[in-house]
Amino acid sequence: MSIKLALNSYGKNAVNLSKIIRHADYHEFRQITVNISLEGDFTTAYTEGDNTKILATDTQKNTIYALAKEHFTSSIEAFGIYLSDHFIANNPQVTKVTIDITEHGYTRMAFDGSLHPHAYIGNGPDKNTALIVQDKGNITVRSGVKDLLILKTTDSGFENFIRDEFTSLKETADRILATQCEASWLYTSNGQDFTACAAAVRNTLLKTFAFHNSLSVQQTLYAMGEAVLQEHSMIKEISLQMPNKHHIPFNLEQFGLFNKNDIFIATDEPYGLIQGTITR
Ligand SMILES: O=c1[nH]c(=O)c2[nH]c(=O)[nH]c2[nH]1
Repeated sequence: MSIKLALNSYGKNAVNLSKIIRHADYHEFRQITVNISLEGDFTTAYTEGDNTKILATDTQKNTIYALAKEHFTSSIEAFGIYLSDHFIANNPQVTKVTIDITEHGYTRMAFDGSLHPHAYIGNGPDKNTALIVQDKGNITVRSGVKDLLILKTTDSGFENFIRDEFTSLKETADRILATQCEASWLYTSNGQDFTACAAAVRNTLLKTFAFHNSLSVQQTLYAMGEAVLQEHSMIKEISLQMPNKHHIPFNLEQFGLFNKNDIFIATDEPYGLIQGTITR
């Protein structure tokens, strides 16, 4: 029996970088986390300890900071593409680069209708993401959003599901629907205004969630993906992950009180996880 190395990759995770762009009358602030991973001709590094083709992960990290000085000026997607081009162009032993960027958004504070020149407030839990994969001359860009915490207090039910000997869940036509949505989408081409596109997709996701009369998380997930494909012709496919953040009616009868569907126990675990990809 011969034993050999199969799939392998290496790189640096959690490269946390922030940047100030100083304009004459205000400062721009950006903060990102970059994960980089390389694949290629690295077998002997694993099997023989031969590091001659290894671009140290420390060097990868340094390269990200150094290139950010001149080249992180617009979208996280554009910076990711620049980084992946750099690693491919300078390392013939590398056949595939994956750059995964999460932006921690900040917005300038506003007082009396005017923006403060250099004070920012964090945007909240949701973050924009970009995943760039460059492989044999092919580059794919996925933009996304994660930790989008959304909730509605009605217009959601869950009925007509299987009842077997282990079913205890009650049917409901009126429940809280809450999720921490993660979405990522693929473009038909890479010449987009990525930042504007991400903002527009986020808005479509929120609007569809809010106005949808939900029979299940599954149905709402599909409706959200379908609306993104209908409203944004530059997107060819979207994947959504929607954990069901359960709010379960609390038993008040034990205290002689009636729960008018208004007191719940919010549970973190276990949670339902609903996932789907919607494509053209
Ligand atoms: O929208 C839902 N989908 C399910 O598949 C499911 N399962 C469950 O227990 N509650 C829910 N809710």
